[in-house]
Amino acid sequence: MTLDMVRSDLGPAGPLDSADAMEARLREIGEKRYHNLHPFHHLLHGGQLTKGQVQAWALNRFYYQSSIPLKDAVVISRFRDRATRIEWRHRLEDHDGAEGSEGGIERWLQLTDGLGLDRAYVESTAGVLPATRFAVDAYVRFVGSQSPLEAIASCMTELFAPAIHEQRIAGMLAHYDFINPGVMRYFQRRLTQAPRDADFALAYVREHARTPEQRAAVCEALIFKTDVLWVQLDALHHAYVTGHIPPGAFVPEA
Ligand SMILES: O=C(O)c1cc(C(=O)O)c2c(n1)C(=O)C(=O)c1cc(C(=O)O)[nH]c1-2
Repeated sequence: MTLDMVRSDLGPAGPLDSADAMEARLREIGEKRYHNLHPFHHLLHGGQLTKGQVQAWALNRFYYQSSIPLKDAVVISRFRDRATRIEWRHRLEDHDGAEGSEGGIERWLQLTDGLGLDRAYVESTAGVLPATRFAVDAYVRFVGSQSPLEAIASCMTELFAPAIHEQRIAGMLAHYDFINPGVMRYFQRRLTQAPRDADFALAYVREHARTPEQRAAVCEALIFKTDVLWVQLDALHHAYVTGHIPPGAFVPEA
């Protein structure tokens, strides 16, 4: 990887000679590349999708949700440092829950139940788009194969998540009669969970990326992750808005 890889959508990276310069670059990446900008999200939040299209989104997003604990378990496995493992551990519980307490995956299934999807079908992941599977699996592999610093950096899209969650809660409640506050609890909960996670990751990379090369690697990790998110929406749009559903993928009822 070159230090200042040219990106047509981003300004010149500059020297990345400080944590502040790196943070400014990370925020620019979020501003220009986060999936809040994707047309599929504009349709979703603006009430312009049919119930079947919203079902397709929720079904595919389940694959992302259910892979996050696998990803976080891999991140934990990268650290011999006990303090970092302890800090990261709560993410597993946030998503998986624990005995007697529901987690994010259960809350996501309440959303797919509310949309009328069969739980066993959702959990089987049989109907997800191939591109969803490839993108999400690439994220899990990334945190295992890149440096531990890049593994942590890749979750920093969450810095930009609260704004999109707010838009989604308000937009979907306002526009769809099949959406109610009960099924939006997943996003309500993330409004407090995501900032904690993102703030830890940002502080971590600010402290541990000590050279311009390491700071560039952190920025590249965030770019990779914005691609992971973006490509999932490209695939949803192609399949369910343009209408080219790949063989074997979920087909909404007419
Ligand atoms: O709805 C969204 O737009 C959105 C985005 C992201 C993200 O930015 O990766 C996450 C989530 N939601 C989310 O709910 C979540 O649990 C989550 C975990 C992570 C991660 O990379 O560890 N990202 C995200």
